[in-house]
Amino acid sequence: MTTDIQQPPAEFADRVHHLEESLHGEGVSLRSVTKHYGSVVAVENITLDIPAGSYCCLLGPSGCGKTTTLRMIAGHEAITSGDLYIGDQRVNPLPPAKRNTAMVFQSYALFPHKTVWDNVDFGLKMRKVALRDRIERVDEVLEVLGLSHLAKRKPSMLSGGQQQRVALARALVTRPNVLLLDEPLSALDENLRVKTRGELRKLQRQFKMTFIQVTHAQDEAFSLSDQIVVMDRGRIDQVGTPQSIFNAPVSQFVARFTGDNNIFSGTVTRTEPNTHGQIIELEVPGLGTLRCRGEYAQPGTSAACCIRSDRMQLQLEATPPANPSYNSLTARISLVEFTGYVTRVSLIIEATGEEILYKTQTTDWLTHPFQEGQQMTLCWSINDCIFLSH
Ligand SMILES: Nc1ncnc2c1ncn2[C@@H]1O[C@H](COP(=O)(O)OP(=O)(O)OP(=O)(O)O)[C@@H](O)[C@H]1O
Repeated sequence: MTTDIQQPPAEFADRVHHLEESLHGEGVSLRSVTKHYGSVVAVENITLDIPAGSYCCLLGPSGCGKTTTLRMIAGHEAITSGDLYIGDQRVNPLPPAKRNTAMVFQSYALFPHKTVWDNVDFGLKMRKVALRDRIERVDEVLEVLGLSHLAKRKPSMLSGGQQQRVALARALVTRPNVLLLDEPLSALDENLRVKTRGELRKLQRQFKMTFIQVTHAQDEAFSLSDQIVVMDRGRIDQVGTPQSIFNAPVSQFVARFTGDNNIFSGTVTRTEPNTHGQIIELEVPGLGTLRCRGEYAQPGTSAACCIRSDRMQLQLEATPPANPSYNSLTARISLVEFTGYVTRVSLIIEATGEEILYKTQTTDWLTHPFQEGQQMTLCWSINDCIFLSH
């Protein structure tokens, strides 16, 4: 029996190519941007460069100023002070329609009484684009996003994922230089969220547009971004690639928000150079001396260090081995949780009463399982232990 492998029709490839040609990303720069709502400081003195053609996620908890930042870029909120550039152009005085950005909203904001085709057409009609061009552009974007067969349906006759794609089509059809996405995946269930996340990333790579997305979900930011901007109380705490933020958080807030890090607060007692930079000693109440790597820190200052829960070793030893390259402490297992690929083990440090988390692959755990209630030693290399200045 032979199987016909269906090639996409040549017209489809032409349309994709045509759309690729008509889209391009611009960089976005914020210079000392501040936003006040009366006495509320929503965004405080933000300076940020988002490269053209990159995927940037603004990540942070509720109320940290992510949406306000996105809305200022779109022009839906006036800036209290500072400057905003899209490409080389200072856009502070420009209304949203003149900025060549498009927004995808959390709720999709589709018109319920209009068909998919009319929803996608709406922005072009408002811009008074000629009918012939509108037909061509709407058909093109619907086809590229796999929505042509749904063109005559109303939004209520679509799944959540399809509605999301219509919202994207409606934004892309206007050929923006910057696409702004406000929690675009939050209305989808977990499986669809992961699938749609991959589609968004592919789309951004294919069309090399600038995507700026607001999210409070760390996994979403890690999987999508070229650049993550971690925000806390109206300010930027850290900007970097997902890998740099995951491996080297600069603050307790980032360490807590972006991963299962164990954090220890204390006082700096000593700083000495080694091959990896500086080794900093912290005196941690109840635990004694912990050593970590970081920049120079002044003895006497309050600071902290963190260790990722998957970078520790768990051993059944009453007395921690003395090794100057490792930190160690003793703790008792309080809970073992099987979560699939990973097993999470919570332990209580008896000296302080604090909880500490250890994570390991389930296959490794099953070769050496320990029991709740057992007294253990946790060790970790000082090179994996990160200094946090604030
Ligand atoms: N129109 C407004 N009037 C007054 N205060 C506002 C207004 N919009 C936002 N704020 C305040 O500004 C701060 C930042 O809000 P923003 O919506 O930007 O945060 P967010 O990080 O996007 O939060 P969320 O994830 O909950 O949307 C919050 O303290 C919020 O209450």
